[in-house]
Amino acid sequence: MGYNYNNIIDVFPGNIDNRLRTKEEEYTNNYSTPFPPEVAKVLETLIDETIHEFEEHYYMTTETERKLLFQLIKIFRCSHVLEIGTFTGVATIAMASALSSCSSLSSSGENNGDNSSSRGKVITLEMDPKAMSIAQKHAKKLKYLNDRIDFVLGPAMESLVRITKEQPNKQYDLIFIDANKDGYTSYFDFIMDNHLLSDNGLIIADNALYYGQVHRQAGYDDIKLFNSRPDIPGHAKNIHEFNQHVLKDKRVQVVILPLFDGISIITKSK
Ligand SMILES: C[S@@+](CC[C@H](N)C(=O)[O-])C[C@H]1O[C@@H](n2cnc3c(N)ncnc32)[C@H](O)[C@@H]1O
Repeated sequence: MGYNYNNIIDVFPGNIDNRLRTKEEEYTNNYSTPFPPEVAKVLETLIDETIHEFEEHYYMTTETERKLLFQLIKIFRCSHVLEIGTFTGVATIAMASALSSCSSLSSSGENNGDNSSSRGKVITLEMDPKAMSIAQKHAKKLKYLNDRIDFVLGPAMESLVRITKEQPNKQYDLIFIDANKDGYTSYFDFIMDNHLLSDNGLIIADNALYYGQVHRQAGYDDIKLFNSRPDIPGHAKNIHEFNQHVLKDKRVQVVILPLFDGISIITKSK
């Protein structure tokens, strides 16, 4: 995609914390398979608009992270995807475009409790109407995505409770948690307690290292690499508690990878 990575520190302030490894990411973006051209085109204009409209444009997942989500959906033949935290929809569109050539059944092979089970779908939750309307506007440009994304506006926990009541047997093959660092543990508990994850499904939790500040929470005070960004009060602590909480939960197994801002990959214990 057409970015000048020499200016990326200006474009992505998160980079000062090594959240984004500029040169490495430029390389991984360029040497990872491009998105289908029509998807890449939509993403490019969407990213430009997001940078223009939002000071917090660094909320966006990076290109390589989106490609990872795309690839995971292909590898695990995911049909039913839940995203908590749409923002302007760059990951939503990347994930939905991976579904379009996906298998017609969920990975568990079961009817997933809704009439669209023969088609893949991303349900994405967001509370900011401006971000969501930008996401919708760009997703509409690709006709084949129209019936593959359900945008749900409102506080994520309320939306989760409502959609679970509406479709009590529905399970998801991939759940991307990327909103509200104070809410990760509640989202995770709700997902597990209500059996929202299909047997071979994955939960991907973003920002598992929270700008490197979870290290401090765990007592690694000597780490100097990630120390330039002040903590948003409580976020690093909450993410560290979430990581501890998941590790202790016998229903799941987890691996945290030091990629991007840290991603946690959680599956049901086998
Ligand atoms: C890091 S951004 C998501 C990035 C997005 N997944 C992407 O790939 O670009 C987090 C989003 O979560 C939203 N958010 C924060 N708290 C929320 C809540 N309680 N319910 C729903 N959305 C929330 C924010 O408005 C923000 O757009």
